[in-house]
Amino acid sequence: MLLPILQVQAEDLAPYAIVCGDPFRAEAISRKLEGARELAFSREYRTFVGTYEGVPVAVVSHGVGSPGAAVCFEELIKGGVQTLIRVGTAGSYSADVPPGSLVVSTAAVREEGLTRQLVPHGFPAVADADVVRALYEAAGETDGVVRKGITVTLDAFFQGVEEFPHRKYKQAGALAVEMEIAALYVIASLRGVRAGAIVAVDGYADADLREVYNPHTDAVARAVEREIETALRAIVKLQSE
Ligand SMILES: O=P(O)(O)O[C@H]1O[C@H](CO)[C@@H](O)[C@H]1O
Ligand SMILES: O=c1cc[nH]c(=O)[nH]1
Repeated sequence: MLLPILQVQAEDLAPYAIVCGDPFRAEAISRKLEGARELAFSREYRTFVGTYEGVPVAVVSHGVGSPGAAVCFEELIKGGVQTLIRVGTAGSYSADVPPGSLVVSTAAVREEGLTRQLVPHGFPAVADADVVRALYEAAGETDGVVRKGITVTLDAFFQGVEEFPHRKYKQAGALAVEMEIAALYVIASLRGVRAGAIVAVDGYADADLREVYNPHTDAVARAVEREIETALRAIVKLQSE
């Protein structure tokens, strides 16, 4: 079965998928796999498969923003993927979670438009508990700060004239903000598969991103490397359970 948007044959996929926004990050992740091969590069969706410590894994980029990412998640699940782990970047809400830290997302605030068109207002966007545990354990085996908690998913990246809701979510205890996790968690719940996410902090959410956003620092590169290793090790842990 050809997945029409990813342009991948479902039979070529794997039960585990690591998903990330950036097609070049997908390629970097694929370099950690044994026997990696690129299946397709269609729109923003770049798909690789290979094995990690003997476990078959797909790596797929989903682009920026929930609507486009949702298409990717839906097609992967239709293609037989059972566990999806997002490896992303995020802005921090707290000096306790400085740039270079990792955050394992236990649940996501649905501050985007996509999931409102899928489920009622009160439906939660929650990670799978086993995936969270495996990610948090695996991250704890690497060097550096790791936290777990609630993240916020927004549609807008650069601010307009409306206030971003950062202050209230920070006060409520959220740790970081990004743009796709709520879509991933809601779609995984709807389709009965497991999902989790880990993000590398690249700055502070309440900064003026038009002025200061720079995800291309050494600290962020090290954190991304660490979260990639974490996701791969988490998959091995989940597979051995
Ligand atoms: O690094 P990725 O996975 O793309 O994640 C974050 O970075 C992008 C914004 O620059 C958004 O996709 C956001 O969710
Ligand atoms: O959505 C995002 C992603 C990375 N960094 C941010 O500040 N926001």
